[in-house]
Amino acid sequence: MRPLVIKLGGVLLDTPEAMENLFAALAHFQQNNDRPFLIVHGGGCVVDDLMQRLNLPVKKKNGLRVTPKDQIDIIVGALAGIANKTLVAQGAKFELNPVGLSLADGNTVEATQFDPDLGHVATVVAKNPVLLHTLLSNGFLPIISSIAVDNQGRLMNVNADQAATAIATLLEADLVMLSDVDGVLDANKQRLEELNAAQIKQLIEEHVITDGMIVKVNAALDAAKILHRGVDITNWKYPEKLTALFSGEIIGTRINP
Ligand SMILES: Nc1ncnc2c1ncn2[C@@H]1O[C@H](COP(=O)(O)OP(=O)(O)O)[C@@H](O)[C@H]1O
Ligand SMILES: CC(=O)N[C@@H](CCC(=O)OP(=O)(O)O)C(=O)O
Repeated sequence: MRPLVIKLGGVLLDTPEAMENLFAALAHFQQNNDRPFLIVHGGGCVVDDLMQRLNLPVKKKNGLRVTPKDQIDIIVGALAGIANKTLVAQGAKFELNPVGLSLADGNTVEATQFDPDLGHVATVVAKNPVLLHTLLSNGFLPIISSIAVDNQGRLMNVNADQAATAIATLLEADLVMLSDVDGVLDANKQRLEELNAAQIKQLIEEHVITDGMIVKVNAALDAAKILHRGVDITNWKYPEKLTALFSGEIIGTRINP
C-alpha cells in the first residue's frame, strides 16, 4: 500500500492542544487503516521563539531563513531538538511508536548548499529509502525534522516543505502538507480547490501567492510532477477531516502536475 507523507508546519508546533487533537486523529486513522504514514515537520515558529529569547534577528529571503554559520546550532536545537522531540512525545502519548529522525539519518537524502548568501541552507533530493522502509514495515512512525548534513559534513537547514517533497518522492508516497491556512487563497482570500503549474505561475506574478506559500506551492508542484499525482495543501485545524483527506477528498487546495 502506498505510504502517506504528512508534512506538519506553521504555528501547530507552538500549539500543544492542536498537536494533541491532530495526534489523536492520527492514532484513530492508524487503528482503522493499514496505510503506513510518516511525518516530516518544520517548526519555523519554534526557531523564531528561540531566536527572540536569545535576542537574535530573524531574517528571511524569498521565504527561506538566512542561516549564518554561528546560528545553525541554535536552529538545529530548535528543529531537530525542541520541535522533533515535542512531536515524538505526542506520538508516544498516543502509542504510535514514534522514532525521531532528521534528514541526515540513514543517508536518506542528499543535501546541497542552496545559495551561499543564505548560509547553512540546503536543498535536498531523495537518496536511500532503506531506513524508512525498515521502520515503516516494522510498525514505527518516523518523525523527521528538516535538518540535513551536506557532503562536507556541515549541518544544514532545509525548508520543511522541500524536505517533505524529497521524502515523498523517495518513498513514491502521497503527500499532504498541513499548514496554518485552509489552502491556497485567491486575491479575495477564497480557497482555491485545484491549481496547475500555469495558474501557480500567474498567482505568483500577481503577488497573490507570496512568502512561504511560494516555497510551499513550488515544493508541492515538484512532488506532483515527479509522482504524477496531486499534492494537497490544507489546514491542521480540522483533524476530523483527515480521514477524508487521506482517502483522496479535496478539503484544501490540490496542486496538480
Ligand atoms: N495566496 C496565499 N494563500 C494562502 N497563504 C498565503 C498566500 N500567500 C502567502 N501566504 C502565506 O503563506 C503562509 C504559509 O506558508 P508558511 O508560513 O511557510 O507555512 P508553513 O509554516 O506551514 O510551512 C500562510 O500562513 C500565509 O501567511
Ligand atoms: C531554510 C528554511 O527556511 N528552513 C526553515 C525550516 C523550518 C520550516 O520550514 O518550518 P515550517 O514548515 O513550520 O515553516 C526555517 O528555518 O524556518
